[in-house]
Amino acid sequence: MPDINKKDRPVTSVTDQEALDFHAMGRPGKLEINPTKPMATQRDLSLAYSPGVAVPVKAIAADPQTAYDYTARGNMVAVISNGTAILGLGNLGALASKPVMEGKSVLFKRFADVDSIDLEIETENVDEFINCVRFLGPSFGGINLEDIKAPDCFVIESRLRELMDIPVFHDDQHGTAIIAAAGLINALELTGRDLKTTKLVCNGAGAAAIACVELIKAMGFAPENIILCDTKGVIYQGRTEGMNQWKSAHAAKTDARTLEEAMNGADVIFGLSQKGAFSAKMIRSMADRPIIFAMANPDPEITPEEVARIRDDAIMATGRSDYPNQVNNVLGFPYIFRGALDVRASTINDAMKIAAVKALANLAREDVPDDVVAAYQGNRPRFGPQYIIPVPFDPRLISAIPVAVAQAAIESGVARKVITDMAGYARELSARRDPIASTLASLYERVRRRPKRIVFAEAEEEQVLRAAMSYANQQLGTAILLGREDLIQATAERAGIDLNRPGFEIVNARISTRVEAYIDYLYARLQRHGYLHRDAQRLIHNDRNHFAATMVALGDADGMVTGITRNYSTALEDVRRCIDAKPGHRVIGVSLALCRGRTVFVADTAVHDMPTAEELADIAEEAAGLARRMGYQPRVAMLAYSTFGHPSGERSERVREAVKILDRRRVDFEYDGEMAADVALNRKVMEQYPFCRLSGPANVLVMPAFHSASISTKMLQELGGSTVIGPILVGLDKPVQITSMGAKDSDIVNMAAIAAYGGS
Ligand SMILES: NC(=O)C1=CN([C@@H]2O[C@H](COP(=O)(O)OP(=O)(O)OC[C@H]3O[C@@H](n4cnc5c(N)ncnc54)[C@H](OP(=O)(O)O)[C@@H]3O)[C@@H](O)[C@H]2O)C=CC1
Ligand SMILES: CC(=O)C(=O)O
Ligand SMILES: [Mg+2]
Repeated sequence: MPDINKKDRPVTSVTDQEALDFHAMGRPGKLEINPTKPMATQRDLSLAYSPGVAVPVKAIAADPQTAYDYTARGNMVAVISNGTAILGLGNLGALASKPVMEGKSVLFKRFADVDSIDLEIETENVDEFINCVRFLGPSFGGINLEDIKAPDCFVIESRLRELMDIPVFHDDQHGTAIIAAAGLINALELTGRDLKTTKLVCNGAGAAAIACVELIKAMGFAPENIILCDTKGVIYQGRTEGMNQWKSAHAAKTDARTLEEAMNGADVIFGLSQKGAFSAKMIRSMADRPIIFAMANPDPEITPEEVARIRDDAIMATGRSDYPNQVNNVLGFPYIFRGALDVRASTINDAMKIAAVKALANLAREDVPDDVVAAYQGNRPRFGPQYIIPVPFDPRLISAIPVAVAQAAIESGVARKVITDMAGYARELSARRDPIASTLASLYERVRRRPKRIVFAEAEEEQVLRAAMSYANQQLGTAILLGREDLIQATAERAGIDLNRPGFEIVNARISTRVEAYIDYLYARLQRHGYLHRDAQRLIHNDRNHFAATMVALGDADGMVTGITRNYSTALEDVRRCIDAKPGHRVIGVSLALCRGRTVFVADTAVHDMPTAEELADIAEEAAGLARRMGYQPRVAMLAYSTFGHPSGERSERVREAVKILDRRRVDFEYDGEMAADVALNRKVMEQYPFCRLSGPANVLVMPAFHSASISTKMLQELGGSTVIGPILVGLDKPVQITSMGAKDSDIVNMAAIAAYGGS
């Protein structure tokens, strides 16, 4: 195995405080529930509730299948736990499991657009647990059991499968088994081994381990070549201590009694036990080109670094995202349920699981297309020892796995709805993916490959320091902290941030050796605009925005982020005194509004109050350029209150004129207008104007004026539940980003990354 180079690893490490802050920020926890129908008028209420609701009630009573048409059931999965085996942390109780279960629910949504709710059940009594869950069937399209200890989980799952007519799936068993089996198939292929003669040891004999062993036996692994171990050592035929029927079913005929003896000469080791369970001696004693899956979470049985020190011929996988080859059930459960729900499967059977295994294994062997490279930290992986399984952010998973699962459900007769056009289904699945996540991932990755020095102009503020810490921790570059060292240190101490490590540089404007050069630069720029030398002196000495922007202008930093302590337009004026527009460009602000899987760029949300037609055309060009740089094919709508001349008015006239200017400039992107926002965004409404030149709903909206741009994005954010990033400043000669006052640390670090990206 090649050296595990820390620089090659995605940086996902977070501090304890960051993890707590993340969960506490805004609305505590990670989930909320939103209605999908309007609830505004008396009529809406009459339809949604009494009397209208009685109609679907009667329809469902007459035909239960119609519940999939009239309620959220068909896209809703419950994540249910009693907290008796939370990751590898043990039995910490139902309540403590809630962060993990909320996490699984949001992963369902994020990766496969499955709605999910977590239910924590406070009982360790198997019958009580079963009784609680069995009656929940009508509410859900599927049940995902999580982190329930063995052997209780086996009884719970099999009884619930009998009692319920929807899929009941214990993720730690089958999710893990599916991913491990896919990784194993590929590792066997790479090491030239045959399934039937390979010798495997599995350490752990709980939920995950038993399911893994059962699945690989079902796939053709020879039972006599598998040895299972637990805390008491090898599970051999005749052993009585610490046994149960599930362990007995896999008891081996062997003289080996300890894990160490079992691992001697083994081809494959699965770790589904606990941190640190594998020693150097055990790893050394394995066969040539051993396959080591150390899957315990959060810490593996042995780390890839430790293995690399012992031998260089191993294929190594862990359950973690910060090493290559992450064998983790997150690659499975969202997509397996997606496929099962889409055909209204009554269960998830072996055929569906094996279909998922094959789809996953095959995906890792395929070439990684350009638009997927970002998910791989910018490196194009090639099927091999360091890449035996796709990564969770691989956008191909959403179409590949559900299609295979749905097809297998149909063929094995457990589907209650048949999909005939599988290619169309695959396209629909891809459309469920929100492109912004991969856009941001790719942006971060590009910065990580060419780290940048970003000056955080307001480093005495706590949320700015937190953002700077995150910037440095994510290896995006050096965070230059501008401010008085004693104040920055005091804030850092209060916030529990350790600045005494690489990635930070403190710059104090009062004692910087660069002050004179900065004053000269600023004075040269401003002397013919009414500024005296002492005005330039005052600005550099006393004003952090001028100091920071001048640092960037003179190349002492690659970019800058500011905006927490001063309103946007003031901060922009400060910056503009020091930095010009890029030649041939116009400085504008573009906001990214992300809503329900859709991303639109809105411009100009920062600079031009009442743009002229010429300026509107420039804004369209700048915004389309940003959209293109972020991986979108721009479709620009020039917005107004009117559509193609009706009703007429002076403001709309200006927008129409801007379209003519774009015509004259022969720009190389789609644009049209003037049009109202619903025409721009709604395909059906747009169809009423068959001459419209846009090939689909617009993704870049050029607003007729600053007030409409600002009002609409803020309304989207407050009322429409959109996430708004920006305004992102474009058109400046050097990368500077300004956050809104009161921005959170996560917003600030996004803007710092965008500034760094702009400079790459
Ligand atoms: N990567 C992934 O996707 C997943 C990883 N896991 C990880 O697998 C581990 C087990 O989870 P799960 O099966 O749900 O838990 P269970 O509680 O059901 O089973 C734990 C098993 O591990 C055994 N065990 C514990 N410590 C040791 C040890 N030092 N040596 C040998 N055996 C040991 C136990 O032995 P005994 O029977 O004697 O008590 C038991 O058989 C956890 O670390 C979990 O994070 C789980 C699911 C998914
Ligand atoms: C990944 C997971 O589900 C576990 O470690 O329990
Ligand atoms: Mg789990």
